[in-house]
Amino acid sequence: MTYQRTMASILAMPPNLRSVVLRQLAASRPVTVAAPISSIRLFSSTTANPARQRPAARSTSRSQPTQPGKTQGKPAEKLKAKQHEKPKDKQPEKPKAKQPEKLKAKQPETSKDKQAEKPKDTPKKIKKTGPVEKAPSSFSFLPPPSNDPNQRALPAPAPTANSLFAATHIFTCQKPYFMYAAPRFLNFPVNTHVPEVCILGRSNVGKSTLINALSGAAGAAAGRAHGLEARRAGRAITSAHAGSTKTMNAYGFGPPPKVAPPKKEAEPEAGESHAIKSRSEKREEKNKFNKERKPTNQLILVDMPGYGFNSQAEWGKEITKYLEKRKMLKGAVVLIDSVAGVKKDDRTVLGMLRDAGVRTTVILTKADKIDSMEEYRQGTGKERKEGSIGDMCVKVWEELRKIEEESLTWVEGKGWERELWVTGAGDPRNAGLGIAGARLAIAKMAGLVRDERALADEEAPELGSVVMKPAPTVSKIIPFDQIVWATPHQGTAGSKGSREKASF
Ligand SMILES: Nc1nc2c(ncn2[C@@H]2O[C@H](COP(=O)(O)OP(=O)(O)OP(=O)(O)O)[C@@H](O)[C@H]2O)c(=O)[nH]1
Ligand SMILES: [Mg+2]
Repeated sequence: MTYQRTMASILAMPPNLRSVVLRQLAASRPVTVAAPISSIRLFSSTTANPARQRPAARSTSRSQPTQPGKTQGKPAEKLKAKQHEKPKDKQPEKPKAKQPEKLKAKQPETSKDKQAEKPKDTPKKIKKTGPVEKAPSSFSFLPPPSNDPNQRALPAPAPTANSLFAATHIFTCQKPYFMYAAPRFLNFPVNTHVPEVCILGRSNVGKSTLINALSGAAGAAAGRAHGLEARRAGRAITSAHAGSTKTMNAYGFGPPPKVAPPKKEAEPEAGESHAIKSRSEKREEKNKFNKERKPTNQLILVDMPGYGFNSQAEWGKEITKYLEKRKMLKGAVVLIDSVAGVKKDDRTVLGMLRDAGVRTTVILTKADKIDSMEEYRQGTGKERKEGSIGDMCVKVWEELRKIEEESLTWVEGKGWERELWVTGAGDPRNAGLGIAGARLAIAKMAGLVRDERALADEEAPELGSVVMKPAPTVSKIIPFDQIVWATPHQGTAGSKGSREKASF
């Protein structure tokens, strides 16, 4: 109130006196008096003036009227302090602490330390692993002559590079193709052109692993193919548990064979009434032809479910049908475990092959579980329990000779191959032990590759020929190149009720 009264009295003064009084007041009380006056002037005089930019000044003057020195001094001090701090604290830190350390630490590491590390590490690695022994890619044994007193298995002469190369090319020129899985014989698609070889053996003997190794999968990878990824890559699924393969799975190898386009049947001449076919006959013929698809590969391998432990009850029936009726079956590969040897189930299956007249080759698997490579080659390596791999071969020949006694056609060198092939398909240390040899054995049986070795008592089949199994009716040689795609299927697969009797 006093303030308003003084102001009113000042305003009532004459203008000359008023200005003098105001100057004196301003000199004596600079802040407390001047501030309210300026504010009054501002609010009264401004209409559209953007004087709101100044409330900070007003607020400071109003809120801290009693400490003018502090309000003015503080920001100034802070600014000064900040300006001085920055250059002092940061600039000297960079060159001293960070940059030189990094440079010193990095540059010499890349150039000098790495060079210095190499010679230190390499000898350590060599010491740990030792020199890697190269596994023989082909490894097989032949029976001794009957007059040999020792009766020891003879290491077979190595196949020629040409034959090994030709066989390897079929299996590795392109990735394998998983064609189909047939739970029963009736599920097999018709095949009248592509040679087929089936892989038989007890559960867990290494059938699927061998198929993978044939296509070029290295050691551990061949024995550890699981899931969809393996399936997409055309690999056979493997497992350490017996009974993993439950259907008859077909894998295609090599490029599609060159086959002639289907030939059109000659038009029946006028007057030849017997040449005219009914509609139903024509439809049936057409269906028969359509059943067979164009071949996708040069060779088909059929991975069979294992027999013995954990095998399927239906196995015997379906496999017997396949062995007896499959038209393009050129042979069977029976796998026998190098350590376990020939078991009762193996004898039964060899008997089935004999009865069906299917050409048979025996391959010993898991040979890496027996002794060293050098002893393998010599046939003298001692197996953990029973003997060397050579001794195992002798036992296998004895078994085969017993089984052949009941047959006239399925005999040594004709029904079954004398040469026993040794492999270690799933060996993680020596990938590919005997695999090239196994490829040759299979391709030879399929009639796709000629074995160029001059085996004393066995005639090598001609290149590109297919030796038909010694079945009672068919026993002729059909050159593969002469196989004509258009040949209509002769079986009775299409007719109702007779499918069981049909050969595909
Ligand atoms: N060390 C070694 N292990 C092998 C070899 N071959 C296969 N194996 C292993 O034996 C196990 C069985 O292999 P598979 O190929 O699945 O056997 P399979 O005969 O197909 O078995 P089923 O499908 O059950 O009939 C896997 O764990 C493989 O890694 C081999 O040559 N050496
Ligand atoms: Mg299997």
